[in-house]
Amino acid sequence: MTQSDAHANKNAPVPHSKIGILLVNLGTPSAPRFWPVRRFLKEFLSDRRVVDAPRIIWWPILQSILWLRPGRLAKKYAEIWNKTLNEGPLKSITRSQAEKLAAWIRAGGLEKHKPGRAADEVFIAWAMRYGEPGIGSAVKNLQAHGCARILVVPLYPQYAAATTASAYDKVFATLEHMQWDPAVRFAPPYFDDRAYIDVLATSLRAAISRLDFVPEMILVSFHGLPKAEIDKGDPYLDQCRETWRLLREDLRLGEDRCPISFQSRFGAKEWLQPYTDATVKRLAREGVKNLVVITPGFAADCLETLHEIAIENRAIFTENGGQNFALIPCLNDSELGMMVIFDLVAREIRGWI
Ligand SMILES: C=CC1=C(C)c2cc3[nH]c(cc4nc(cc5[nH]c(cc1n2)c(C)c5CCC(=O)O)C(CCC(=O)O)=C4C)c(C)c3C=C
Ligand SMILES: [Fe+2]
Ligand SMILES: [Fe+2]
Repeated sequence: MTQSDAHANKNAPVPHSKIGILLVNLGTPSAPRFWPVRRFLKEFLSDRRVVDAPRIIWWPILQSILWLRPGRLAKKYAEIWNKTLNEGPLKSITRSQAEKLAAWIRAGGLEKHKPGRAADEVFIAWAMRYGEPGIGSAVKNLQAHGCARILVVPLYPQYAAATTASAYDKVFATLEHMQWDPAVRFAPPYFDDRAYIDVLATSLRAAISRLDFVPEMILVSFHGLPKAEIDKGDPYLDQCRETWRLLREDLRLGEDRCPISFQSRFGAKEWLQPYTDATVKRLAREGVKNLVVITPGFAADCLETLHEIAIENRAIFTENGGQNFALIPCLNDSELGMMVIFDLVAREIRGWI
C-alpha cells in the first residue's frame, strides 16, 4: 500500500450504520408433535433463568418431565396450531407485529424524529427466545444489514428474570461469540405505560360490547412465577399488581368485581397465588354465571391463553355451575395493540435517530 493509498483509506467514508429493532417473545415448538415439543421444553427448562435449581437435583427431574410431558402437550398445541402457516400462534403473531412495525416506520412513523431518513435507517427483526427463529440468527441478520445499534424489545409488559432477563442473556451470549459489538439498548418493561393501560381498557370494553352476555366479573390473569423468585427480589409481582391497579382505575372497577390471579403453574413448588384455575372454580361455585378473563401479561396469544384459559378454564367454569365464559384476545397485532409497540419503540429509540 502506498502512502497516498493509506491516506485515501483513512479518509474513506465510514459505512452508514443502521439501527436494528429486535422484537423478542418466548417461543414455541416447531411442530405439535412429541419430538419437536420435547426439544422446545428441553431448551426452555434447561435455562437457569427459568429453573434455578442445582443441576444435580434438576437434571433427573427434567429427564422425567421430558418423557412424560411432550405427548400430552403436543395434543394441546395441535388444538391451537395455526394450520395456515403451520406454526404456533405466538410465532405468527410476533412475525406480524414485526411486519406492522416495519410498515409503520416505512410510512413515516418515526419521521418526526428524523424527517426523510428514519425509514432508510431502521431495520426490523424478530426472534423467539427458545426455538426458531432464534435470537442468535436475528442478531447476525442485523449485523449483515449494517446495524451498529440495536434496540431489543422483549415483548413482556412485566419484568421477570425468567423471561426478560433471559432475553438479555441470550443477546449478550450471542455477541460474546461474535467479533462485533453494536451498541445495545433494551426497552424497559411497560407494565405502567399509559398507552398500554389505555389500550387494554379500550380493547376490553370493545370486546365486552360484542359479547352476548354481560359479565359479572372480569378476572385479570397473569402468568405465574414460583413464589421463591419474588422472595429473591424479582419485581414481577409488584409490576403485575400495578398493571392490575391501573387497569381497574381506568375501568372504574373495584377488586371485588375485577380480581387478580396467576395461571400456568408448573411443578410442585408454591407459585404466586391466587391460582387462576382455583379462582375460576371458586367464582363458579359462589354463583358467578358470566365471567370474562383478560390476560394482560401476554403480548400475544399462545398456548397459555388459547388453551389453558379458553379451553381448560372455560371447562372448569361451566363444570362448576358457570354459564357464559369469554377470554379477551391479547393485544396481538391489532391496531390498538400495535400502538403500544409504536409508542414504546418511538420513545426508546430517541437520541439514536
Ligand atoms: C419453571 C417454569 C416456568 C416459568 C418460571 C415460566 C415463566 C413465564 N412464562 C411466560 C410466558 C409463557 N410461558 C409459556 C409456556 C410455558 N411456560 C412454562 C414454564 C414456565 N414459565 C412451560 C413448561 C411452558 C410450555 C407449555 C407447558 O408445558 O405448559 C408460553 C407459551 C408458549 C407457546 O408456545 O405458546 C408463554 C408465552 C411468562 C410471561 C413467564 C413469567 C412471568
Ligand atoms: Fe411460561
Ligand atoms: Fe402451561
